[in-house]
Amino acid sequence: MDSLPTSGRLTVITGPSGVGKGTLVAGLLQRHPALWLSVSATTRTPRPGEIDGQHYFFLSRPDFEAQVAGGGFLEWAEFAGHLYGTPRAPVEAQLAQGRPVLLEIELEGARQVRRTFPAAFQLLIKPPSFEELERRIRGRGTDSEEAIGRRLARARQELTAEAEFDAVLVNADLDAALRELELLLGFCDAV
Ligand SMILES: Nc1ncnc2c1ncn2[C@@H]1O[C@H](COP(=O)(O)OP(=O)(O)OP(=O)(O)O)[C@@H](O)[C@H]1O
Ligand SMILES: Nc1nc2c(ncn2[C@@H]2O[C@H](COP(=O)(O)O)[C@@H](O)[C@H]2O)c(=O)[nH]1
Repeated sequence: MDSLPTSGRLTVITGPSGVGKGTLVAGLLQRHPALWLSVSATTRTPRPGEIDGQHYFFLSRPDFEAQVAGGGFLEWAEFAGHLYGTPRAPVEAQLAQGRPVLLEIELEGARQVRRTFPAAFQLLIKPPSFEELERRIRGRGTDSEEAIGRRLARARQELTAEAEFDAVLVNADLDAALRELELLLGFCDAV
């Protein structure tokens, strides 16, 4: 592994559901284990294989709302009928220790982080086409037809926000996108 160029820096990775954020981030963490990925809280139910505390903290809506009221989230938003939020304390602790932190969140949350952490690096991941995005969401096989419809409708909105971001990456070929992601995050010897 190369040396860490982004110590203590906050990076926000946003993009439509199914574009491949999670896949890219998993590849990045495998190559650069010193990066720290925030585990979000959500009110949606776990997908098969998802583990509480590892993929998400799965909360009831009242418990999530209590955390909102107590200021426990760095940001939070409603997405496709469910609530999602970034627990504040662990992110602040990791940044204070000088560790580079990744948030993988949707657009409204990214906008909130832009206000509270203006120095954060904000990256938008785009699909090569809308048709390919739909193929990926369907191919994942995790969402109902209704959920797919909601996610695609939201994707259309999110893809209009390109100008708000520090960088935009098209996830067409996975290996090429991963290399580009490394370069954007400052892993200079990634190529
Ligand atoms: N470059 C790529 N080419 C083809 N398929 C891809 C590529 N990147 C990711 N995928 C596939 O697309 C699907 C969606 O990917 P993934 O779950 O990582 O998306 P996501 O953006 O994290 O979605 P969500 O925000 O809903 O969690 C997965 O089946 C994944 O294997
Ligand atoms: N604003 C936030 N968005 C989040 C957070 N954690 C995940 N997400 C985003 O939600 C959608 C849907 O995720 P899924 O796992 O149900 O497919 C996706 O865009 C995620 O990036 C969060 O803490 N805050």
